Amino acid sequence: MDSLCVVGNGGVSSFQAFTRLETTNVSFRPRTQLGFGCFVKERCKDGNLVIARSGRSEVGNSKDGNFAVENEKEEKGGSGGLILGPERDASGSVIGFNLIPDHPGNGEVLESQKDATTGETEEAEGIEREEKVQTRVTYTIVFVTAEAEPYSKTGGLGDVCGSLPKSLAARGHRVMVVSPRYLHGGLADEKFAGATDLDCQIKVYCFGGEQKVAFFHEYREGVDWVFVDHPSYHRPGNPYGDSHGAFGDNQFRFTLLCHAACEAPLVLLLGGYTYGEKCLFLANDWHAGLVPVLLASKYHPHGVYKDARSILVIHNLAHQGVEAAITYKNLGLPPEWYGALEWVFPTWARTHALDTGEAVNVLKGAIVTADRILTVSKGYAWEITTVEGGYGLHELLSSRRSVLNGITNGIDISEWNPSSDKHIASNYSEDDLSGKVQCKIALQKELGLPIKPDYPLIGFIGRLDYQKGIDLIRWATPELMEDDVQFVMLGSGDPLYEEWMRAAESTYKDKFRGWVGFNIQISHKITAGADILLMPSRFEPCGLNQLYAMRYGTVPVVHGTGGLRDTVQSFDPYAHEGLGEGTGWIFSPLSKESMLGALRVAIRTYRDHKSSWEGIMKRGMAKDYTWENAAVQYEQVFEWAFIDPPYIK
Ligand SMILES: Nc1ncnc2c1ncn2[C@@H]1O[C@H](COP(=O)(O)OP(=O)(O)O[C@H]2O[C@H](CO)[C@@H](O)[C@H](O)[C@H]2O)[C@@H](O)[C@H]1O
Repeated sequence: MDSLCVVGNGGVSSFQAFTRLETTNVSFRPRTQLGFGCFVKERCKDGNLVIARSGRSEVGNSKDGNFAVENEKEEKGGSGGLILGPERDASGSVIGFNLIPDHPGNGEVLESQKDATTGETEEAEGIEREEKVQTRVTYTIVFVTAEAEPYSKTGGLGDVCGSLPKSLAARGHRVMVVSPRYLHGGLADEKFAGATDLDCQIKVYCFGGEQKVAFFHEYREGVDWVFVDHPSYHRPGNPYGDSHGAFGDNQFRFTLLCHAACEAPLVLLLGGYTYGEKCLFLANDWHAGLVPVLLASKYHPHGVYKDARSILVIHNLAHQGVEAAITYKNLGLPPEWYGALEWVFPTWARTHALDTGEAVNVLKGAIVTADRILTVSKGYAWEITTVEGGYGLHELLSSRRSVLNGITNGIDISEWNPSSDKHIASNYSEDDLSGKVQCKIALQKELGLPIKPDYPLIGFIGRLDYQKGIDLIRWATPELMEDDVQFVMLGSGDPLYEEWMRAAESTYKDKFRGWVGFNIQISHKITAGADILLMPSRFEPCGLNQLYAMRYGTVPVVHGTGGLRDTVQSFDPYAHEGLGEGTGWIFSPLSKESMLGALRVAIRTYRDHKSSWEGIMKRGMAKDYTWENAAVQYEQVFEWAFIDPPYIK
């Protein structure tokens, strides 16, 4: 089974009007000043640990381990504070600590500190209380991911791991994101310029040898961004492959990531403290799937991470990290844990008579060892427990249904906001939509399409992949092009479809444009300039483009699956005494006819029922899909994770 999501990188555009340089705006918040003492575990090279300069300056500490520390509020003259309550094991070593920040709006004084593991409430000493405020539990969170925007992104995983950590940090949690330090030898490498070498090397024992990995670090927007450095991450292409396909050593590269991520909370001094053992690992997709397996098999037997918890976050079940069974010995896991990853393909899926179908499946290993499992929408959480959506793992996932939840992704509104988006020709908002047509005209100009503000402009953005229903678009395009519409596609991936997009552009010169490549700036321009966003995904764990589209007043037409069905509501013109309701159109079944049917209704509404159209746009723009919302739900799942004992002791 193909274990990788391979996306073509920097493909050649068939129209040159666009600028190819991606720009990403990174805004910096004032840094919180913390006063961390020194907590050292002798694991780094030469026994020396370097305290990372993470922008936090020490302003106070006390020997009993409780720290009253100034925060940004004090910088502004406020009276707020932060309590740090280190938690110690029997030997007195700090194994973790909780922060309770003084949030604006939460009142001036902290009330109490609640132990995340036991749920008990302990009084925070030495703090005067003037009024009661809501108790807030904070967690020490370690994201492990193959991509995190703005450093690396090929799809939605990068969006989520680039923005959810910031939201959680803003809510007072201590958050680290561990991902590889990819250097592709191009302009994109500049994204890592702000990350400094922590001068901390560890040895990872896997693949029959000893690998040295180093750590780089940047403290940005309240988050410790940690980059694992190894020569295997330095090569042209994208995180997973290049124009020749997936890299052959991806199992090795992501095994390194997982081992390094498990060590990071123990060995890296960030702001003066390690993260300690009592942390919550969020292992994203198969690339991070060895993390819960390592915690259970390598650390727990030695009493390490006994108070930690792990949550597997599934963004896409179709990619599972499956390799030949013989590779198990390379993973640095104890031999007796083979069963956790063991995977036998059914007879029909075997390639020849002698093929025993034996394999190792990293995602399966994570499913059977993680404390909890999350997916990125409620609908998908159910779908993966069915034969149709479970990709062979439905029975296992069903067996863990009691700890399986779905939380719909949010969107980063500092990045995706039509009223402040720097990539688009004209800013606009729900109250003043006039800029939207300017964005459309600018897009038509830029692409060399006839300037037709009244023509419905349909957009598609995404990986050119079976998942995204790109084959359906291909079959439907000739019929769609008979209508007075324009269609703009941005995507990369399967070379067959990249070629088709180029060909369609020359066939339908006045109506079709296909940008082959990965370009964030163009994705914003299409999201703002299009009237309709088409997403005929075969399955869609959540989908972000429909959320971006709604925020930009671009009406989604989507297949009724997973997160698309959860987030788009079909337009009903008769609801609310004719005022209408709904934010787009959902079609089902997944067929050319039903997709074209939905598109035609959307096009007719756009042309002939302007006020209904505006209602659909505005209802979409008013939807709250911010990360704030999702982060609160994540916190609930974190709480459940610590209420239960570890799944594997
Ligand atoms: N050629 C291109 N140029 C520029 N930008 C491009 C691009 N192609 C894609 N993108 C961007 O990549 C992201 C794609 O996100 P999606 O959620 O739609 O899909 P993806 O399948 O990658 O993610 C998986 O993980 C996410 C996150 O959980 C789930 O929402 C989703 O359902 C699941 O399949 C969007 O930000 C999109 O704009």
